Amino acid sequence: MALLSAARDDYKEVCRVLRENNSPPEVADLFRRDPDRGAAFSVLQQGWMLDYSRIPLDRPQRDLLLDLPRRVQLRPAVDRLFDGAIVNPSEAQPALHMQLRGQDASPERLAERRQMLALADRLHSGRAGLTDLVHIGIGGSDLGPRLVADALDEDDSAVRVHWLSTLDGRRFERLLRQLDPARTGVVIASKSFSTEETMTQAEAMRVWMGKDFEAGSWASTANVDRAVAFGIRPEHVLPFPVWTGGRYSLWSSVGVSAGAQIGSSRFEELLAGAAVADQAMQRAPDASSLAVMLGLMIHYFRRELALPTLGVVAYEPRLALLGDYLQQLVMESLGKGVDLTDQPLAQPSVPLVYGGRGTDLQHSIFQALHQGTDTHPLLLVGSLADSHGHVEWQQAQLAHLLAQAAAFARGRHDGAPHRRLPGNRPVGVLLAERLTPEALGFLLASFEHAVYVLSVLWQINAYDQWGVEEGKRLAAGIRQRLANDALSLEKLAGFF
Ligand SMILES: O=P(O)(O)OC[C@H]1O[C@](O)(CO)[C@@H](O)[C@@H]1O
Repeated sequence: MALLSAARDDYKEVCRVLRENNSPPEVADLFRRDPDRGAAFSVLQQGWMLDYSRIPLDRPQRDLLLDLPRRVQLRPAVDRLFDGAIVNPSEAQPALHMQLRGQDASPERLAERRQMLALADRLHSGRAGLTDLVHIGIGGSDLGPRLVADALDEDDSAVRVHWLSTLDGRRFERLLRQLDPARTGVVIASKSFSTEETMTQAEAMRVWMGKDFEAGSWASTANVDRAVAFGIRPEHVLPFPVWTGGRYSLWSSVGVSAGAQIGSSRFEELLAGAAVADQAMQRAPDASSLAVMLGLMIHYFRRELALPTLGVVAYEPRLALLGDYLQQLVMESLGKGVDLTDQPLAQPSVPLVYGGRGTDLQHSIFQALHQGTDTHPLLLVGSLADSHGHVEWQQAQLAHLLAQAAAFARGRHDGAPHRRLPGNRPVGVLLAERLTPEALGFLLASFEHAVYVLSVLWQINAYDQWGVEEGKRLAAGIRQRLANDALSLEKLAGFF
């Protein structure tokens, strides 16, 4: 412990030096002075490249940043994570979601995986006899599987998969009008099997499906008893362990609807890619790793440059939902105000993460990002290969990505003031050779590990979410009060 706190004092000193050095250098100057900057300020791993050369960071600062994993003793912290130590002290839980994708998992985990993949295969191939599958889930029980289904869909599934998360009566009714209960399946994905939005829609589906509900419904959950009590056949319950955090549950049976969309073999490739990221993290938790570099980059944006946002901009259209997925993963995990010993944080924690499709955002928010008075760092994500025969469209996407990266970093310094761009706006560029299932699995697991790296740097619990729980508790009480009262706008003014 003494060793750890000595290391932490040393780490704090490095952070202080980084910050104090920090009237950030001009990226354009750095490129002029250092022709090898692109190669030196990038990391390549498993078909991905993270290029952080357009971030205002000179070589001495970069060397300090890259040394942080050693200074905070990241390696023993990673060992503790993989060994199943309690990394979520407020709920006395380990975080072993890596076991959900590893080949060396326990027989119980492998049996759960086989059950899930077998169902995904029956649905995808049409052997289940269904035309439609409705996935009901929210937060981690929605964002990961929906991203994977969207990214890896090859239009070859026998079922159309529909995703229901927020309570939206109009959307729900519209969907039901297109469906035949005898040919529709429903997956109720909820770790707790008690989330209001999910259970309300599950109940409505149960009523609508009537006699077909029993044969056509499945539950992905860590709460088997509740699922059975709800009316799911015990053999239709796809269980997963309680130590699986909601936002880390894509790899569990929560992924079954994504599997139904993309097929079990692609889903297995996704898991295999994620397992490669786990092995890489265990082998070398240092700056040679994509995960660690992503963590260090976010740390630099947030703590050293004191920038409160992070935009995740997809120039690979298959990754349109990456920003939404990362919003939960990063913000629910790192959105904390106290450290592991319950002391208030002296430095800021999580950035506000948002995202969307690159060229759509170019026509909406990019004006403000280029010329507005605040600086907002970005991560631009693309890929080199096209999988749908529109080679030129893919090249156009890449050209836009590189043009935006140049404009943000270089700026424009001639012409009238209203034509000028200040530049020096920090941009990371993340490129895949090709977005295969393995590459996506590797990327998502790497982001999970990046979040862990940040939690070690910032000494916070990345696996609880008490703020969200408080909102749920209050909403339950308020709902009761609203139900007893006739609603009017006047009565709701100042409701406290
Ligand atoms: O899977 P459940 O239990 O329905 O929870 C849904 C989501 O709610 C949260 O607990 C809070 O948003 C997430 O962590 C989780 O992914």
